[in-house]
Amino acid sequence: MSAIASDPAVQVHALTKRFGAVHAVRGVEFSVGKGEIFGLVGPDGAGKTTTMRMLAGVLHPDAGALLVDGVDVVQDPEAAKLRLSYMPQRFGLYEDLTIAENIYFYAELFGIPRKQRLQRSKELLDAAGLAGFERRLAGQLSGGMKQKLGLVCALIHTPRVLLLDEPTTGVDPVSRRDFWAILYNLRESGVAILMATAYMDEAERCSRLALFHEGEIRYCDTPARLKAAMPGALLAIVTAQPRALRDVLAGKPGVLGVLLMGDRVHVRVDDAAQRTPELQLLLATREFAEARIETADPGIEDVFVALLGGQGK
Ligand SMILES: Nc1ncnc2c1ncn2[C@@H]1O[C@H](COP(=O)(O)OP(=O)(O)OP(=O)(O)O)[C@@H](O)[C@H]1O
Repeated sequence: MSAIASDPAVQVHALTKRFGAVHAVRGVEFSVGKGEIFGLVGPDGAGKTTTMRMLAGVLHPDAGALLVDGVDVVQDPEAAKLRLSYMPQRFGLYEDLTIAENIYFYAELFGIPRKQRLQRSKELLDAAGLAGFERRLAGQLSGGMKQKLGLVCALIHTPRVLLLDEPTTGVDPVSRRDFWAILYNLRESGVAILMATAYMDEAERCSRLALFHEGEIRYCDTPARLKAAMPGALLAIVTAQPRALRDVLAGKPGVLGVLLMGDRVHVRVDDAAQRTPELQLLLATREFAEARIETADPGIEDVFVALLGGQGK
């Protein structure tokens, strides 16, 4: 497990948080390097948001230490907040203010001088594809534009650490592309980015991923190394009846896991050479004579489900 970064901007040690009987975060350890995009993935309720809220200094941990750019978040939250920016799932935009007014509000909050604010907001609005819309009310923006405005506001004070909680959920592909272009630029300039995401294509783009489950990080590594760690081999079966096929395959000898991927069924088997002819026979004798078996490269979703023992979805 590679949970330690060489030049860390974020360090988290033995982080723990309970809500009554719910152990939301237990003993979480990781660090994020400057210029890294660190992905937090895992099922709903796994502890990703709670971890981010503690890092942002808006939730007090029960135990553990959090350092942002060397500053202790618990001991000195005000100093830490100047170094980071947190974009929660519902970012606080003022819907009855315009784009320009929202940016002005966040710039004032962080005491950004006017000249710097104007220059920075111009750069960010250009990058976000929002230039020309400055006078539009935030409440009248599309979902994707709102998320990009949230990012612009979060970046107005040039943070060293950016915390993003599912920032592109419900965002159209074009806006997501703008969003990622901004993230790549930030990475180039050495910003450490932590991002919780439910999109596996986004997870693939992260430098490293932490797989959360039941309040713990179960695995932490680069997407490539996580894929290499996936037990078994992957086959893809193309069929007109993927759901029916999934039900037939589950629990068959040598089948370690079955995952629906659109019109394909991803089947993880212990031994591809042995199981492919067996599966071919099975398909031919059941109502799946038209189905085709191919070898497949695992995606992060396959890895995720395999490593979390099928409890990941
Ligand atoms: N303020 C709270 N009070 C009580 N329980 C909470 C609170 N915040 C989170 N929890 C619980 O802590 C656990 C972890 O939640 P958390 O929101 O961190 O998960 P998550 O991985 O971010 O999932 P999601 O993607 O659904 O937000 C869940 O069981 C959740 O119900």
